[in-house]
Amino acid sequence: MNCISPGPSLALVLMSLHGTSCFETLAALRPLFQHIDRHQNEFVQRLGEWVAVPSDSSQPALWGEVEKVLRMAEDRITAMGGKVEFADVGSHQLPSGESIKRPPIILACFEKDPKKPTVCIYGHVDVQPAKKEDGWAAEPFTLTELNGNLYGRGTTDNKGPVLAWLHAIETYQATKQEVPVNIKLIVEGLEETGSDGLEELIRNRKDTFFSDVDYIVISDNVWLSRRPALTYGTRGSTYFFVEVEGPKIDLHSGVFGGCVQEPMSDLTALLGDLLDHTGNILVPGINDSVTPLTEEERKLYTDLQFDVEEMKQEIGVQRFLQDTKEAVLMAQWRYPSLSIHGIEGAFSLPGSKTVIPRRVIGKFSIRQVPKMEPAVVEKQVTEHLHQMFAQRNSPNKLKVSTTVRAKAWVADLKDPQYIAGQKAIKAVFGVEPELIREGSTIPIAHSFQELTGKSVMMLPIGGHDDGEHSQNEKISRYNFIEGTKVFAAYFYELSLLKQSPETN
Ligand SMILES: CC(C)C[C@H](NC(=O)CN)C(=O)O
Repeated sequence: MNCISPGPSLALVLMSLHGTSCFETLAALRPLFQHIDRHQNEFVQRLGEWVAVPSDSSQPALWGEVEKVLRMAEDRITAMGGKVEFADVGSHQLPSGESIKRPPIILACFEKDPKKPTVCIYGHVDVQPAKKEDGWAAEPFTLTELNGNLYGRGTTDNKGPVLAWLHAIETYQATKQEVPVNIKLIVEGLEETGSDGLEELIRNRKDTFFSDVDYIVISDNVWLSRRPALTYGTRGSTYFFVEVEGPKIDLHSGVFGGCVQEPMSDLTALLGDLLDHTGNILVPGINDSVTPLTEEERKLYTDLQFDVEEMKQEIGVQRFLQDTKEAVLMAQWRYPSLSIHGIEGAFSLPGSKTVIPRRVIGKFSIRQVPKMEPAVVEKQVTEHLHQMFAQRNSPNKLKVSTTVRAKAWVADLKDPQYIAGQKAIKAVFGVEPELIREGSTIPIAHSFQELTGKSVMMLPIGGHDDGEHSQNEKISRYNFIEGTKVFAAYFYELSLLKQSPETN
């Protein structure tokens, strides 16, 4: 499995790409890779310490835990000689009206050599909620190693990759090799709830922190198959709350059932008006700005190693809404989708309470693709819901609000940063990466590109079956450790890129 030594064909590729011989590359990388192999238990132990902190950002009550992991990251960065600023990103207003401070964002840098290119690494240390009762085989906040996999909330999304970056820097220092690029880091604690405050921070620091940055790299996603990948696109997201409010108290359904217009009936009807049984979004105009598929784009999908049958088995479904691999991937990456996530206020415990809830909030989100504007999506959906509600002639009150509002991101594949990513992957795994897109959202990717004008690339190290956001989230020890090598090799390959895209 471990492909540290590249074969003869890689030697030729490396020589032809930037004139550095395979032997020089190997000589530079071998001590780093050996160090990473020897210290892997330490690296895994650190991941365990980070996973043990329940930094679930969906609950403001746990933002102290988010800050705790940010402090752990600070300790690692300062131990390596980096400078850390905790940037204040303002406050958040709770539904009660109370205002609480958002977790700060780490802006870090290391000593700068003006001759070297500068890369800014982005990652997050907050996680999705997790409870053992949700169906986890072991405690989600206790790192559990089984059959080569490291299970625990945040192992792949995104504590593992953030630590792998820090371990790659540490490896250069420990082996007394100069880090070949200047490094900056942005580590946040609110990614899972939409990165509130980060966009404004980028805007404010565009001409200071970002002014000397050449490349921005993100490792917050996973491969598509067993083959390593580079990611060139993510979907955006707008998250909706649909509130229906009726009586002033919850009611007995035996007494009032039949004479009261129930908020829950209004809400379920509205949610039913969003999608048809084929997954088609029923909101008028929603597909208007989806770009038509070109023949050239269609071809990109045919070579991808995505095993539809295996994926169906992994997630336990009999069939997908689409029939072919290409159509499934397009549905995930290049078309919008709508998912209904939950209903707040509805009776959800086991047993049979005969209640009519007085107020319920439906929650759903729309994944947007390039050219779809969150503000337009918000307007289209809000108008549709109000129209459907008006047809019901209900005496209840309807309120629609949104959060997240993140745009989709697509990179230019001619960006030379992709050559560095490709060569780093080849140096570690001995294969070319697949070029993939992602159905999920890294809210800040588009803002990085738009506001700073810098090159942005995604270099995932997580496996296709890591189960981000799901029960039993994991990263394999193999991916965690080989991924650390990929990051170390990426610094090296980045330093060899000529600065002008034409010359690469
Ligand atoms: C805005 C969302 C909550 C962001 C979230 N991002 C990731 O999972 C990235 N690994 C998503 O649901 O896509």
